[in-house]
Amino acid sequence: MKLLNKALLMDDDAIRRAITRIAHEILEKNEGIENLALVGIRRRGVPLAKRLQEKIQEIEGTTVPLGALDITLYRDDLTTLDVQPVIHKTEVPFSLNGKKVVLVDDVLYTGRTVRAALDALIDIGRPQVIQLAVLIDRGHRELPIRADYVGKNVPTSKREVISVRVMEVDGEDGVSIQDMVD
Ligand SMILES: O=P(O)(O)OC[C@H]1O[C@H](OP(=O)(O)OP(=O)(O)O)[C@H](O)[C@@H]1O
Ligand SMILES: O=c1cc[nH]c(=O)[nH]1
Repeated sequence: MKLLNKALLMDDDAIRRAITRIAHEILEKNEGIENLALVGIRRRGVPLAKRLQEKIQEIEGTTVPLGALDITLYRDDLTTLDVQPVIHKTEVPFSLNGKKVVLVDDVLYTGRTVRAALDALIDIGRPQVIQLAVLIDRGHRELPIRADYVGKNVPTSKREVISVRVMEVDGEDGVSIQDMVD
């Protein structure tokens, strides 16, 4: 199976503007930064959460806590994976109790990653509320999960793949849609 690039959906400017808008939406919905915390899902959710933290700092003059979640051990397909999963670190260096946590990921598709992230979070503490921010919502949910903040809604077919690239992981910023071909 090969992936063929079909179209560029977002360039670096579009990603930057989406992050700026989402930062404002988070502040509006939560009426400021009180008890707010950001938790990125590894891998690309983490740099996106960091960018939101920086933007919120720019707007409000205060740094909100930032954490990183590895959901590998919480995946619902863990027992069926062919290869030994690589476990990265979960780093949430603050108490989640009573926090308004904004989970951050790059793509929302079936919702299974977010389901796993909710389990992982709730094992660490008891947030007051958990919200979800994603750069791309491509539809095809298999669980009753929705995002509170969306960079871009992209209607897709299941034969398509969304590729999100971020500078911190991939050396460039961009979002493309690709076709799966046999
Ligand atoms: O809603 P879902 O169906 O769970 O899909 C969304 C997830 O899929 C991707 O991760 P992937 O498992 O491809 O790993 P990667 O981020 O390391 O590429 C993406 O980063 C999301 O976390
Ligand atoms: O198309 C998709 C689906 C899940 N995760 C991605 O990164 N892209």
